[in-house]
Amino acid sequence: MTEQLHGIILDQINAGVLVINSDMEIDYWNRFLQIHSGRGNDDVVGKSLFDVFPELPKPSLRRKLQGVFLLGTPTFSSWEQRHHLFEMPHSRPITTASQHMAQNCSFLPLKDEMGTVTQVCIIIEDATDVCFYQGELNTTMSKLEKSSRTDGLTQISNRRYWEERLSIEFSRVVRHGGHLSLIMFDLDKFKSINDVYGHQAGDHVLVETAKQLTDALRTTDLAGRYGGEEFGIVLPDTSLDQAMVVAERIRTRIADKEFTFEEQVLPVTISLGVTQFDLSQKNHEKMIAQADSALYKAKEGGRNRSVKFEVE
Ligand SMILES: Nc1nc2c(ncn2[C@@H]2O[C@H](COP(=O)(O)OP(=O)(O)OP(=O)(O)O)[C@@H](O)[C@H]2O)c(=O)[nH]1
Repeated sequence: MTEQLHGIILDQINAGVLVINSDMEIDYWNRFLQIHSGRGNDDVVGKSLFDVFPELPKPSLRRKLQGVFLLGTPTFSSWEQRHHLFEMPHSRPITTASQHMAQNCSFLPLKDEMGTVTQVCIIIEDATDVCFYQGELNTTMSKLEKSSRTDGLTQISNRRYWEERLSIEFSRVVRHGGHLSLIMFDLDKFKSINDVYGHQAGDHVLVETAKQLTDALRTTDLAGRYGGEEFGIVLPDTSLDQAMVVAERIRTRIADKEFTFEEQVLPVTISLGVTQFDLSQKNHEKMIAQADSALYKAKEGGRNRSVKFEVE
């Protein structure tokens, strides 16, 4: 009765069950494996595990199994460590990265009356769904993470993330020394672009300006949209003179570019304020305030220019 019951359960269970002896030969396998592996009973029972399943990682799996025989303690292998051990197609109506079934495998010692491990039972669970949904979750999380630090219009860093990065760079130079510069810039007479050509034309200018930045800067520099038509650029390992060169490069790039919207040429220039880290600054906000004050001077001086911050 009990043996019959075991047989029924083992054949109905939605997991693979494989029993091997200490010679690594297969003593038993259940219906799940017969169906999923596509192999016949005669080709499996009594045969070597590694001959029947040549895809198995022989040296490491042999060590794992020998450990169970020797120590008598169970061990596991998860799909997160290794996607699968046994190459079997999955039967899920979903598209997954792998055509094979993701698996969680348990290796359980079977002992005789003396407590000696005579066989190891391997239980193979189909983890394809979990693996698929975990993948979906990871993709969604990284999309969310990216969108939480991106400005919706210009697709460059938003103010929160940009300022966070500036404050990290600020702490880094406080601790380790070195250079750090900051450029703040603002589009000139942007209100009149909106007023004359329309808000959509204004948005187009903001998007194009951000693209110019992405193309002009090093990957270690970080541009962000600070406010409406104000942008900031963090320049790690950059002196004030070097930052002025960058500022001028961006200024001329924008001034020379022809911004068009619905076949109209838009007059676009920017004014820039530049400062660098020094020990008198208490925090990164002080750097922003200094760059902003230089930016104000650039506006006062006639716009379309870069101005260095200088202590008065
Ligand atoms: N189209 C568009 N306009 C914006 C956006 N954010 C801010 N603005 C506009 O930018 C304009 C900024 O105007 P001001 O602060 O007067 O500055 P300005 O006209 O650029 O003048 P100066 O900075 O002195 O050269 C305002 O009209 C805002 O409405 C945006 O996302 N899209």
